[in-house]
Amino acid sequence: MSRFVRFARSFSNSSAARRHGLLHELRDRGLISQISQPEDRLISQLDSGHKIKLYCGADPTAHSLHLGNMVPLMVLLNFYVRGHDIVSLVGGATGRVGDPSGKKIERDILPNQAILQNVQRINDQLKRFFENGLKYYRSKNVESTNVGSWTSVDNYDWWKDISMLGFLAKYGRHIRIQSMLSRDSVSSRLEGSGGLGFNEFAYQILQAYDFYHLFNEQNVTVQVGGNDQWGNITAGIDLINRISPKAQCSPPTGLTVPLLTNSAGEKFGKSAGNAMFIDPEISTPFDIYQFFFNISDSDVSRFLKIFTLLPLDEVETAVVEHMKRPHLRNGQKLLASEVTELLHGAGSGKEAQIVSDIIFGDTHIINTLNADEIIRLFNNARILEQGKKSESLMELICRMLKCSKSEGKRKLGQGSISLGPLKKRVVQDLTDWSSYLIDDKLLMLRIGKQKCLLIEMT
Ligand SMILES: Nc1ncnc2c1ncn2[C@@H]1O[C@H](COP(=O)(O)OP(=O)(O)OP(=O)(O)O)[C@@H](O)[C@H]1O
Ligand SMILES: N[C@@H](Cc1ccc(O)cc1)C(=O)O
Repeated sequence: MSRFVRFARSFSNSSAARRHGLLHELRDRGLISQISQPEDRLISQLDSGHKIKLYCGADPTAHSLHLGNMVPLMVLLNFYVRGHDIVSLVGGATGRVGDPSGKKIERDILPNQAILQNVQRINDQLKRFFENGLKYYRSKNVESTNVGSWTSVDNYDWWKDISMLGFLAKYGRHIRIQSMLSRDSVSSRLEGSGGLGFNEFAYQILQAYDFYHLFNEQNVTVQVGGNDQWGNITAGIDLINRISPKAQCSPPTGLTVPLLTNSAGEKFGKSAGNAMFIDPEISTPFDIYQFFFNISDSDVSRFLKIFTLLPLDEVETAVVEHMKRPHLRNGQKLLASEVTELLHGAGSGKEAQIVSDIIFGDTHIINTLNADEIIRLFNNARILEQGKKSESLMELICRMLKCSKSEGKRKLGQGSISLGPLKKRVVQDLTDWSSYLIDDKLLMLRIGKQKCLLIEMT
């Protein structure tokens, strides 16, 4: 090996190299929509190996973060694993006011008790996200010793001590009405018929002050958010530039990610009602796996870059291979398994994949497992059904499909019912299960081509 190649290899593994080019990589991953000026300053800080501190906030307006929220969090994760410090903020204060960004009508505000519960749950989700994200990164990078720090804050902790009088007297003059009116979140609502309450109008001041507070108290210089947050983030930059002497030598920066939309072009999130929540109590690892397994071929490359930490050259190779035989869905399988591992920890992607393979009729995999293992996997996926050996097949079908006896009879007569891993077609009712059960306790019931149920029979 030449000295140059050796140097290049060790440089590419060094922490300076890992920081160097990070913004370019995030751009290539499709994770950057806008960066505030002066962008050069941030680039040169990163190029010189300077450690920076970034934050991203979420309001506790639902009990769980969702995959849309994960996009800006992936930016934080990319910085974190390369040695930068990150702060996640939960808006215990801002959640009581309501962000008008991207909203056509005023939000309903949750009762205080629900907000407090959501703050707790979202904090737990963030902790799990960064802990699992780091383990996921380490599982791929043996040399990853130089990670940053992660802290979590709740903006209620500083807002609870601020009085309106004190705030207006100290900061009021530095917050300019003209700029507030010109922000999209405000101007678009003023143009519409619904108008805007003072709470939502003032929201940007709260988020602006958060950035100022974290800039001053914790040396946070970059705020990350979805593109709908641009106005709130630049409000913070304006405030910091006006009143903080530190801004001269270390200017605040805003970085937004593109908003992930569904096929109808709606922002993927709570308000559009199409959210896939990441809390394991709401979505199992298998749900996450299924979600990504079912995406279209045209989204495979984009989502692999956004939602995983796979190196970009590996993504490219995987996509080329996938497009040669898209019907095998290998691209979706890779994506689904990686995101599941990232969110739910090592081994979870593989387990979800086994469940999926069994459902989609992979007889090889089912033959390698015993009934207890399959029961455990399906139980974890929360899709294990329960049945009684004393039930007849017809009774079982009617119960599982919540259908009438005549409908169940029709299904049987049509030949759409098959039993066991060998998919034996059954056209008549039966009560003797012995030849169909795996290890005398587990029944695989297929109804048509779409439905496959695993039923623990006692
Ligand atoms: N679909 C998305 N794509 C990218 N970023 C998103 C998406 N949805 C939310 N975010 C970002 O996640 C962060 C937290 O968002 P927030 O707590 O407001 O959730 P939300 O789903 O946007 O809520 P709502 O739908 O009620 O507005 C913000 O920076 C926001 O821009
Ligand atoms: N306004 C953000 C959440 C947030 C709240 C406070 C902040 O300081 C930052 C971000 C949103 O609704 O998505």
